[in-house]
Amino acid sequence: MHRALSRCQSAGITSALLRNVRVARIAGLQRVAAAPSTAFIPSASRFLHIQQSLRQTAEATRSHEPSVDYHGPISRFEELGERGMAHPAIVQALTKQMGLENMTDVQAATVGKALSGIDMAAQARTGTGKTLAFLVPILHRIIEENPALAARSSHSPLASMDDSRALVISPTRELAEQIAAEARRLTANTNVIVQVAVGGSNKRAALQEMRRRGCHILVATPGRLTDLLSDEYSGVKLSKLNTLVLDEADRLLDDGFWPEIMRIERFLPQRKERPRQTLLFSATMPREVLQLSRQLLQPKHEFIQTVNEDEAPTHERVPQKLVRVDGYQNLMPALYELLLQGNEAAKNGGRPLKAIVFFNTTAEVELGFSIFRNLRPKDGRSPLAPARLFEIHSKLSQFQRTAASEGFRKVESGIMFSSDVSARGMDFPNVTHVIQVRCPRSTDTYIHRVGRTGRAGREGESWVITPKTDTAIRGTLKGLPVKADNSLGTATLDMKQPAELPKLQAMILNEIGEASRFVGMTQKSSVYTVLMNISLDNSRDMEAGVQEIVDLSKYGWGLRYPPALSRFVLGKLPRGIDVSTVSGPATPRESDDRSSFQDRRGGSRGGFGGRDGGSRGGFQDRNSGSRGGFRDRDGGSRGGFQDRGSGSRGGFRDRDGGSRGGFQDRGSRDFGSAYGSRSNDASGGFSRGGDAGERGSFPPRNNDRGAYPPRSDRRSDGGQGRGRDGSSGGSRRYESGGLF
Ligand SMILES: Nc1ncnc2c1ncn2[C@@H]1O[C@H](COP(=O)(O)OP(=O)(O)OP(=O)(O)O)[C@@H](O)[C@H]1O
Repeated sequence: MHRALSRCQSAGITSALLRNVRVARIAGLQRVAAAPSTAFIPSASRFLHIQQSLRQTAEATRSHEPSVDYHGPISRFEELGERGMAHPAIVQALTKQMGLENMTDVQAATVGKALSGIDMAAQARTGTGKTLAFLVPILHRIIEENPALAARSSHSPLASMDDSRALVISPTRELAEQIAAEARRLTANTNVIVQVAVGGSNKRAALQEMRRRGCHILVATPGRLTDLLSDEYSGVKLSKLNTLVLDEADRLLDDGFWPEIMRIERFLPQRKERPRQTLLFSATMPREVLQLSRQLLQPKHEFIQTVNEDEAPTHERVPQKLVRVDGYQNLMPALYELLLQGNEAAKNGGRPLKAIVFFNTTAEVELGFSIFRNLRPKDGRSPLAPARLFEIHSKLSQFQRTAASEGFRKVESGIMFSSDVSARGMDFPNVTHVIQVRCPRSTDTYIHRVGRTGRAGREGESWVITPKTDTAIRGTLKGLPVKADNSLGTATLDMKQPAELPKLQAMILNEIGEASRFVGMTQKSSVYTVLMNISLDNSRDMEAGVQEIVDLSKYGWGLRYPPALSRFVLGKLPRGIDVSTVSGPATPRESDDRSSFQDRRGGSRGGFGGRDGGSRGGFQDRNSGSRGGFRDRDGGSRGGFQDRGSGSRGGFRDRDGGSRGGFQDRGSRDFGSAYGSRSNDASGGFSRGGDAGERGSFPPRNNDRGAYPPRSDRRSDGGQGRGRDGSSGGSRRYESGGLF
């Protein structure tokens, strides 16, 4: 892969090499003039020169002077060896093992200087190789102090726990693991030991490993590191530390992490006792952060920017699009349409779809993932196959998070539903799409998220899908090359009105509507509360803002009554709003939750469409009188979720029409709704949760009949797929209709 990268780099990155390198003067900083390159050293004398350089630099370190003279800009890794700036072992690892030839802008601008020992804060675009920019100087200093570590040998003395020379702090666990993996690649042919200390992992096992093998480079997250350093029995000491790196420095220096970073700093050796180099890296460096960073950097430090202030901080080769959707209820259909487009493009010779879908909150990630995971299977596979689905957020265990992130890294085609845990630093190969649902929290968040695609010279697309009423988006995207996009048909549909739709749109609305219903109330309720809170905190027109969220519950999730809100949220409601229209009665018991899709009056109701819930289907075929949901214009499918080929009008049918599978027994006389029949005949529709299989169930009992995902998954939230004949019968609070 690296070879491929360096090839594409020659085309893309190298051409831009040094173009925008800029050393800024900020108060108290030195401007460094680019010195001309030193003379080329013939290869025969190179090693001698390096040895001499290493000796000199070791002395220099002892006298607290920079270890290597800055030799001016360099653009190839080979030059580090040719000029005696880095040990041959490092150059060999970079060029031979990792297959890298040319440096990126940020590497060219920082590696030489960092090797000279100065402190620096560096800002460069995402995916341009900042990790190696700090790992190379780290490794050089370690080998410089102990040249015996340069070669891999079983004879070299074992490291001890307090041998750590470099500490790299990362804001997230996954990023720490990724940095450690890159460091291990770089040090593969040396005796330098890399260790990781991250929260959520087994502390005792990590300590045992450190005791057994020792540590030279420690990569850690702030929480676990503080824990280890303040635990006197852990044995972790950083008394020999000579390099401190903060990756994603602006994040680590913001309010959330700053106190912890300061606490960690107090555990490090005093600078006058042991000179230390501090390196701060990020794609974004707000001014306030730079001010704060001075508390960590020596007075004589540099700020290096490889992006001019008048240039966009994102990559030109990543087109950035903004889709304004009609309402919150259009978000998932528009997302589905976009993902289908991506798969279609792959089928027509494009790159396999590999998308990260970012949401602002964990609740939204969970709901989004659940909806897409519950899409009706086609031929026993997800309609988004071959793309595999993943979710990642902070509510998952570390084991699940690592599995998701490793799984997504490896697949050729996949969709990862993610919170901001993977917004920064993560280097997933070949990501084709970054999609942000709703306005990101800040411009910096937007930049980092977009940076998950278009890395190391590759192509990618960026999309933001947000309601048209979102006023914050303009400020967030100000000055960025974002273009409005109107290509998604489902984005602008008025889902509150019945309509006759093109085939694709009808299919999308039906499938998303159906999948949404499979998802339990707990997840919907969390998202409802989150969005209502945001709306009440931010909306200028509060009534309209509140109504938008109520509409989501009604037209997006098909709920007759909105989920219940806490007193805290209700307390924020402006006067004049009828509470009963915004909050359902008390939180449902599980049994209520299960039957949340029942129709109170036994009549089928709205889902998507049916303003008052009384209509018999949202976007139905006007002429046919069908009661099915979103019909396509050609009059193809009649039932909400019925099998296309089937004559039946109701519900899910098994494709092969077997009486055991599918969503409705073929023989059933109920032509009613997908979810619960209109009549009280319990034989059809999405019914019979308790005794599924008697006449029909979905997913089918027998998984090999095409259930997707497996049944256990589907019912994980309490079997909410019960029909109105479900055990608790009668009227239900969270009801919605059956006909779409
Ligand atoms: N000189 C180079 N030539 C080609 N590829 C490189 C080079 N340096 C690094 N890479 C590769 O580029 C990819 C991105 O690197 P890296 O993750 O360090 O980027 P970054 O700048 O830290 O990104 P972010 O801002 O998102 O944290 C990695 O796969 C890395 O191996």
